[in-house]
Amino acid sequence: MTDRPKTPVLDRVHLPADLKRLTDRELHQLADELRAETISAVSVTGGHLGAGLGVVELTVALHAVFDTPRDKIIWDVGHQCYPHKILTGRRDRIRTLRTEGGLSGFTKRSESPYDPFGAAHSSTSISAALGFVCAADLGGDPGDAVAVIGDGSMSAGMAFEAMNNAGHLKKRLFVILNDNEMSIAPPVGALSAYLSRLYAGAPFQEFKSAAKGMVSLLPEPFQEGARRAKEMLKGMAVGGTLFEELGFSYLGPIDGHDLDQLLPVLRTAHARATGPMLIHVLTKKGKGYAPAERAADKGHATGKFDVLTGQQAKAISNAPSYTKVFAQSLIREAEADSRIVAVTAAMPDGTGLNLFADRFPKRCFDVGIAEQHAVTFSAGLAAGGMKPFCAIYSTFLQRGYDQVVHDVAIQRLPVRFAIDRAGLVGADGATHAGSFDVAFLANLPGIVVMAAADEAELVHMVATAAAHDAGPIAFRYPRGEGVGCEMPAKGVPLEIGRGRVIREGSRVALLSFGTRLAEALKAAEALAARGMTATVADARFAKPLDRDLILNLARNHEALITLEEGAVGGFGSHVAQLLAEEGVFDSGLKYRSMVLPDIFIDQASPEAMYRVAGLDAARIEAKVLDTLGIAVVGKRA
Ligand SMILES: Cc1ncc(C[n+]2csc(CCOP(=O)(O)OP(=O)(O)O)c2C)c(N)n1
Ligand SMILES: CC(=O)[C@@H](O)[C@H](O)COP(=O)(O)O
Ligand SMILES: [Mg+2]
Repeated sequence: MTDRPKTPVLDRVHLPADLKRLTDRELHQLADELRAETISAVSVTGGHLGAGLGVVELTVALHAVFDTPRDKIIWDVGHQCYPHKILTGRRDRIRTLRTEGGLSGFTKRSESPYDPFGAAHSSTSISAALGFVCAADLGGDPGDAVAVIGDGSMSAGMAFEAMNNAGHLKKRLFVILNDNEMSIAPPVGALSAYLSRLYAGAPFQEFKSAAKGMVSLLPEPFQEGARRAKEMLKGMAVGGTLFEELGFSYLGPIDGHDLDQLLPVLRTAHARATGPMLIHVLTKKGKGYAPAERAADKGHATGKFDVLTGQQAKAISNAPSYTKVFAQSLIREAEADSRIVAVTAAMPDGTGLNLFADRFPKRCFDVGIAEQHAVTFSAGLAAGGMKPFCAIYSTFLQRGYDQVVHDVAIQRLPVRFAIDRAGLVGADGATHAGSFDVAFLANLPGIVVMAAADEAELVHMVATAAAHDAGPIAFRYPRGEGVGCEMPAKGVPLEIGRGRVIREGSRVALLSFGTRLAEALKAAEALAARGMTATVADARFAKPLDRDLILNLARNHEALITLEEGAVGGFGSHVAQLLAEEGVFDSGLKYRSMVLPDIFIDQASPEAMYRVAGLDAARIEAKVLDTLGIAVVGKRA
C-alpha cells in the first residue's frame, strides 16, 4: 500500500504550538495519525522504525505539555525522533529521512530549533539536559530540559555519571526513562533486571509513587485516574528506588501508550517539580505496527517495506558481508582455540557476534551499551589468560579510547579489536562514520593496526589476530558486502608489518590501506588506458609500517600516493613521517596522501559519500594526473 494515511488532525499541526489548541480527545487522534504517518514515511525511506513507534504518545504528550523549543526535549540516541520531526515543522521533508540532502535520521541542531542537542551515540541526554538547566540558571537560554532516555541507554556509564551530578545539583530537571525492555537486542544486565522488578507483577494496578508526596501533588481527578498505574511495591519495600537514592523524585511506572496517564503526570510534574525528577514510562518498541512488534529487534531498523505486509525490499547480494565473514572466521579460530572469547557492547547482531554466541554461548559476552567497560573488561580477560576479540564499531570505540590507551596498550595486553563499520557508513551519516580509528590507534606504542582490503584478507587478519599474543592488535573493515573475491578455506596468519604488491607499474605507485584497493585498481586501469602504468600495493598494516615496501615504492616511482578510508593523522601521516625521516623527499619524490576530508560528511549512499570525500576511482586518477602535472582533458564523472 503506498497511499498516504488520512490525517485530518495532524494536518492542522504545523508546529508544537498547534497542539496547545487541541483537546485531549484530539490529542488521542493525533497520536494515531502520527503513528500512521511515521509508518508511511519509513516505508519509503527505511530507517529506525521501532523506537519511534514506541514513543508516539510520549512525543505528543511532551509537546502538548512543555513549551518547545523554549523547553528542550533531548532525545537520547535520537533514533526515536521521527514522530518529533513530524510535529516540529519537518513533515514536508519526512520522506527524505537518511538520504542525501534530506533530513538526518537523528536529532541535529543545524536542522531545527526543536533539536536543541544532536545525538546518535547513546546515553548523552541527561548530561546535556543538565548542562541546559545550569546554563539557564546562569542567565543562558531559559526553559526546562527534558531528557528522554531508553532502558538500554540508561545502562551506560555516562547516564549514571549524569544522574550522580544531577542528584547532587538538585536542579529542576526531567528525565523520562522510556523503558521498552529492549535495546537493539534484548537488554542485558543487572539494571535491566532491576527495572523489570520495578514493575513486576500485575502491571498498573494502582499508582503510588515511591517519591512520597508526589501523588499528593497530583490534581484530584488524576489521583483517581492514577489507580490504574502500577504500585511501586518493590521500590517501596527496599525504601526507595535506585533513582531516589541518587536524589531524583521517582514517578511511575506509567503506561507510555496511555495519554490519559501521560498527560496528567507530565502536567503535574511540569507544574510542580522543583528538583530532578525521573518519570518511568513503560512502552513497547514497534508499538502499533504488527510486523515491527513481531520482529526480534522490534523493528529497530528496517529497509523500505510494504506497509500492508511489512515485507521489506530485498537487496541483491553479490558477496557475504564483512561482518559475517568476521564472525565465521572467528568461530573457526575459536573451534581450534578454547582461549578465544568475544565481547560486544550491545551490538551482537551488528557485529555478527550473535553467530559466535550461538556456537559458544559461554565464551561470548554482551556487556550492554558500555564501550568503555567492554574495552577494560577485555583487558581483564587478556590479563587473565584469554584471547579476547573486542568487536566494536569504529565510531563507538571512540568512547573507549582512554581504556584502549591506559588499560590495554600501556600494559601491552593482547586484546584483539575487531573494528566494524570502518570508513563511511551511509544513511547513519557523520555520527556513525568510522573515520578516526586509524589516527587514534596507530599512534599508540606497541599496537598492531591492520585494514582488510577485501573479505579474504579479513579472514587472514582474524587468524593473524588470533595468533598474535605480543600485545594489542586491531583490524578494521567496512559496513556492507565484500567484493566477491575467492575465499580462502582457512585463515593464514600474515607476517606482521608486511604489505603486498598487487599490480606492477612504473611511474606512479598507489599504496592503499583498506578497501579503497578496489578503487585504486580501477584508477590504475584508467591510467593504463592513458598509457601510464601504475603500481598498486596493499599496505595491510598502518602499524608497524612495511618500511621496505614503502621505501621501495618511493625510490622507484616518480610519485607515491597513499589511500585510506580515514581522517588525516592515520596511515598516510605515518607514511609521510617515515619518508621524511628517511630523507626520501629530499630526492624529489612527489608524495600525496588521500584521506577523508576535514569535514563531517552528511548522510548519503556510501558511494556518494566517497565521491564527496574524493576517494573514488575517478578522483584517484585525477590526483595522479595532477600530481604528475598532466593536464586533464574532458570532464570527470
Ligand atoms: C555509544 C553507543 N553504543 C551503541 C549504540 C548503538 N545503539 C543505537 S540504539 C541502541 C539501543 C538503545 O536502546 P534503548 O536506549 O533502550 O532505546 P530503544 O531503541 O529501545 O528505544 C544501540 C545499542 C549507540 N547508538 N551508541
Ligand atoms: C542508532 C544506532 O546507533 C544503530 O541502530 C545504528 O544505526 C546501527 O547501524 P548498522 O545498521 O550499521 O548496524
Ligand atoms: Mg529500550
